[in-house]
Amino acid sequence: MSVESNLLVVDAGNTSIKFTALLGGQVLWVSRGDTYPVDTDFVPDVIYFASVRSKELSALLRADIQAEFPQSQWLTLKSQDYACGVRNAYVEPERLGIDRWLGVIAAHHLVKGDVVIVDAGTAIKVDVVNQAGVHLGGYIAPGLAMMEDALLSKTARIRYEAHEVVAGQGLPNSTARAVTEGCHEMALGFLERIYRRYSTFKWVVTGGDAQRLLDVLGVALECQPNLVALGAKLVGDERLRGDK
Ligand SMILES: Nc1ncnc2c1ncn2[C@@H]1O[C@H](COP(=O)(O)OP(=O)(O)O)[C@@H](O)[C@H]1O
Ligand SMILES: CC(C)(COP(=O)(O)O)[C@@H](O)C(=O)NCCC(=O)O
Ligand SMILES: [K+]
Repeated sequence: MSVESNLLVVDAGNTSIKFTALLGGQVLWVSRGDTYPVDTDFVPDVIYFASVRSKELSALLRADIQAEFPQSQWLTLKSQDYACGVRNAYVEPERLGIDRWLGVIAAHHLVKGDVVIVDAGTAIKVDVVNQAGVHLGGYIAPGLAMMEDALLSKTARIRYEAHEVVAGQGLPNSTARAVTEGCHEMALGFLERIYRRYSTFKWVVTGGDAQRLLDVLGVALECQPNLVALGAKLVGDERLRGDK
């Protein structure tokens, strides 16, 4: 792929799909939704596809995108034991979520040191990779919406309207605040425990809930909203070079 090719990265998470258009490694635009954006005349030369959805849903999404761009070269990215200078910690490397794998690789190349990656999405993922590019492993915990949904779906009386979710002072004094702030505290407690063990590492955060969650963490961290897409470019470009 030439440096000046139009690249589309499709990052299909369990909540939303992120479509990222790149030219020469620069991000032109990002669209988050369930279908490819209609308000663009961008035609990708190459498409890198990274999906954590089921095989069936991923195949349907692939068919939709390839129908839109039949001429584009297609690469489905999978987690591997080694890529772009990074060694996967998993005993079964292919079972590591591709979003985690790409985030780890991008963070290793961006930070060039010991780094903790927090990806706050449907689930909250934390991965640790050292400056030598060795992925040490990581955690998966429920995302904020998932925690709230669990409380709503498993109880009879935890019910509240969106307008009741307000920022308050002191301990929560409503169902809405008790739930939303309780879930925040759960996630922050999880992250603070990890920070106590890895406070000397650089912290890089991404994912739809990163801003909402991490502003209050009080940790020096680097926000990288396009981390997974950047990792996809590194891995996909290496694969295409290797296929030459
Ligand atoms: N436009 C949006 N659409 C969906 N979720 C969004 C949006 N903006 C922010 N979010 C937040 O991001 C979360 C999803 O984050 P994301 O990283 O896209 O998840 P995933 O990669 O698991 O699909 C949602 O739970 C929501 O709180
Ligand atoms: C943990 C995840 C579901 C997170 O996906 P997301 O929150 O982006 O929807 C995904 O990384 C995944 O399917 N992982 C496979 C299991 C593992 O990583 O061990
Ligand atoms: K994700």
